Amino acid sequence: MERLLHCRRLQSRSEPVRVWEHFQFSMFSLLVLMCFGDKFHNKIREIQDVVERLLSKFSRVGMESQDDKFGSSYIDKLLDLHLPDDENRKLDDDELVGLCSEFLNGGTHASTSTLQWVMTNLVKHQHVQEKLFMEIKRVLKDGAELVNEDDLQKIPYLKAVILEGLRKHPLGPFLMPYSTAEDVDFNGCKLPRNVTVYSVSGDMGMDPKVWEDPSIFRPERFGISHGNGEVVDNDITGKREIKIMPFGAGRRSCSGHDLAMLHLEYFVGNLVWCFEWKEMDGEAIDMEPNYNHAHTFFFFLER
Ligand code: HEM
Repeated sequence: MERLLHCRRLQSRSEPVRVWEHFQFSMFSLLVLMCFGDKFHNKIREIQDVVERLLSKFSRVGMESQDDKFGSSYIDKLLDLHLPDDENRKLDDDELVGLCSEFLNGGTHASTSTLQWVMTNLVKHQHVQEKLFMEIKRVLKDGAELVNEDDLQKIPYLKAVILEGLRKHPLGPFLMPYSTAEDVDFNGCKLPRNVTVYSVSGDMGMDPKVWEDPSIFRPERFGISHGNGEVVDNDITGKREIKIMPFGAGRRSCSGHDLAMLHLEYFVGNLVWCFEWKEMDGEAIDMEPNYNHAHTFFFFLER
């Protein structure tokens, strides 16, 4: 939330803000907090700059000896972990560094990129932003400054907005490449052992046979149903059916899926609740999928 307050101060200077850097820093800060607890809260910028070097020199002893107001962090859990299939041994330093690095780097880029696409669409489609604001207003108590975690599940339209962002703007055209450990018959297609398989999943959300008017940003397609305001999930994890797979599918799908959805709902909810987001005069927003959408300027007004 520190970053939102920072945005309020920036806004008072009436200057455009390059939001990407703020989104990225906020997301990274949150993941550092979850990963290491609050011991490094005033050093996050340094960690961001030297994350790989810091992780490779990471000292367990120093971490274990300090108090942590944040409670149990990811690294605490990893340090406590015993691997039952491997003589109950603990993780070694290389494994710890690999897991923390994956957590910080994977989580930051993916969530920031999605956050930026969602905000870009809210700027482009003001009626969606307005509807989302009114939905948040309906749920929040009078005078509430922020959207809290408990409020999120009462705002189904917020989740629908994020899902629509993920449908239109997947992280990339492919999922991770996998290799076959043995000969496989995949729906009649014979794959020999030791071949690399790429899943081309990026276009699924734009398939007109599955999605009506796929190029239109319309969160309502993740519709409110059952008359109780609940959003139909459309099963983006692929457990029932597969219509899009922004987090992959199956055993190796994104292990940060629930966390990412929570972070995105929390960030988008608060950004829309606190500020009104607008396109800059003379700065057309680039909607092309270049998978490196780092230069967008938005204009926002404090609500
Ligand atoms: C909007 C945000 C995110 C998106 C769209 C996303 C998407 C993905 C995708 C497509 C994969 C590959 C799945 C496959 O190949 O089948 C993946 C893997 C992974 N993601 Fe995410 N991710 C997001 C956020 C996060 C976050 C916040 C974390 C953790 C903090 C995370 C941790 C991981 C890990 C550890 C893997 C590897 C899983 C494995 O190989 O078993 N992701 N993610």
